[in-house]
Amino acid sequence: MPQIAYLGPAGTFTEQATRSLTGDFDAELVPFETVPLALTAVRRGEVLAAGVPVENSVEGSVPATLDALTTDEPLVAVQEALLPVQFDLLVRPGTEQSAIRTVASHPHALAQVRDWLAANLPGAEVRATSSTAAGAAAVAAGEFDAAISAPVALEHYPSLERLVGGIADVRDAVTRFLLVRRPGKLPEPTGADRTSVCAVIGDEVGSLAELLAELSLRGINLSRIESRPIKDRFGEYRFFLDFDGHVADARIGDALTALRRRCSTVRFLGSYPKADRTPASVRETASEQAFRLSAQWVEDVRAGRLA
Ligand SMILES: O=C(O)C(=O)C[C@]1(C(=O)O)C=C[C@@H](O)C=C1
Repeated sequence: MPQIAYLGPAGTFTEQATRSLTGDFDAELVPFETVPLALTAVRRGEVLAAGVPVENSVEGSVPATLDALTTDEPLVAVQEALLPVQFDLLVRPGTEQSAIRTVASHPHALAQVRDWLAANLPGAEVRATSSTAAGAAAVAAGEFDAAISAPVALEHYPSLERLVGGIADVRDAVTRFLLVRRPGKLPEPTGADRTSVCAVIGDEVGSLAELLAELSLRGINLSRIESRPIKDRFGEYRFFLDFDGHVADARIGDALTALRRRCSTVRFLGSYPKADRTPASVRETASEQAFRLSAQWVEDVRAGRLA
């Protein structure tokens, strides 16, 4: 049975997302303390793939994931999941809200309940843990008074109880997760795909605008752009781009060819079906047929078949 890594311990949102991403095949889920450690296990071939959080609708991208995807050997995303995110306040039985002095969770989770904490636990010290479930485990071990956890955590820490449920500063918050593995056969195009790349461009006038123009000229919808510093060169950045379409689509292949020419580095991070399955809208001039016919025309011109 294939082993799949996730940000553990058991009871994280990432575990829940990874279960849904691997729902159609038998897999053994293996917890890792951090996303980089989970991705290292994939690179070493110790596990087949890893489920990782990439961005949240409230708090934005998960920097640890973005950075770990661009250092070391390439990995590619093959599936995407969206998970609604609301939190529980877990405590040891008998703990009253007024007695909570410390509350622990993953920094991304704490950022999503900042207002709730200010209003409901104003005096409590906030402590960062490696995941929401690590916070619950620490409360069970008596290290902190309360944890902001995923609702599924309660199944794994039965010695705790839910003091408050449905906590969220933003009601319909969602987190996006990817299943990543070592490069190999790509998922088949479905017509509702996303492609992710990471590009490094020169610090020159217009270089980012020109890179983005390569997408817009081909009618490609950019769904996310994010920059992360190149850590050892102050002032230089990597750009993470997500756009509609699959590398097998003519317009995407054409755009990637242009990006590869323009950028000092382009790392392909995968073409995979979008979680919401909304089909890409493709204008007539960027259709497969338009690309095929125009490429054929150039072939004919080169071969002297046309005047
Ligand atoms: O700690 C967890 O439960 C995680 O899965 C990590 C994580 C994140 O990195 O954003 C995932 C979803 C939530 O947004 C909060 C935390």
